[in-house]
Amino acid sequence: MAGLFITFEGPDGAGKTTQLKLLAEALKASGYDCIVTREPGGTVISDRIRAIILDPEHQSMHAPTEVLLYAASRAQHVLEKINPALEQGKIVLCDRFVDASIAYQGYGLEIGEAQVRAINQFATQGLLPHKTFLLDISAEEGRRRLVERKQAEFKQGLDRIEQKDLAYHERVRQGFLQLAEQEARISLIDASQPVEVIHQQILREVRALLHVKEENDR
Ligand SMILES: Nc1ncnc2c1ncn2[C@@H]1O[C@H](COP(=O)(O)OP(=O)(O)O)[C@@H](O)[C@H]1O
Ligand SMILES: Cc1cn([C@H]2C[C@H](O)[C@@H](COP(=O)(O)OP(=O)(O)O)O2)c(=O)[nH]c1=O
Repeated sequence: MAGLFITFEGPDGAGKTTQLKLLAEALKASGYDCIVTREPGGTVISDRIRAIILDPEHQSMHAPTEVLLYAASRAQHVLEKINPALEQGKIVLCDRFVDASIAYQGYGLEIGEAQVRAINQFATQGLLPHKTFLLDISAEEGRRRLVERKQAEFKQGLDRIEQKDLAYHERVRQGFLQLAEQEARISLIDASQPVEVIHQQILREVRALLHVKEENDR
């Protein structure tokens, strides 16, 4: 039985990590075998690439380098972790995937969607999520929440991507909204709603998906 691949996308601070945890807890409580992972990262090699990408000292990193590093980190993640889990029939919940590269590098850095898609097609061998929840929030509110979270975690400073100006983050948001219009697998969610309201909306959709999948697997 093949598994189910679900991703969370949206601007920094939209609430992806919060929702991912709540969904994982709900699914595990219902007896589902699910794993939680994130990009860039998810494996030792991918995490080392992540550190290079996000290092605030790497201000001279060029756009093609950045897009290829995200793709390299993703290739390792897909082959080492995501594909094997899906083959074992697990539910894979992932914080960001290819859509993030299209929004951040394609739209944010203005590399263009087609190039980013082509590079990622090679990196993932065409793997796409079955369902993507796009948590939409304004760049300003996302930034506010991010700073709040960092304070709560006693962390200082923003990473190299977070440090980019609000105009960049607004282009990223518009990129995500464009993707949501193009792709039926993407559910657009108003992330300014309370945490529990968003969680129930996501849980309803995932339960419906699981129901269809279980009928088909019979
Ligand atoms: N719906 C929400 N309303 C208000 N605050 C939220 C909401 N969801 C998350 N937060 C808070 O915003 C901050 C960023 O949330 P997080 O889940 O870490 O976002 P992301 O993973 O998208 O960067 C955290 O401090 C979190 O508690
Ligand atoms: C996966 C991915 C992330 N990113 C960016 C988005 C984030 O700013 C950063 C990852 O940081 P992370 O701390 O994981 O995000 P968050 O703060 O939302 O939890 O990398 C890209 O630019 N392209 C990509 O393909």
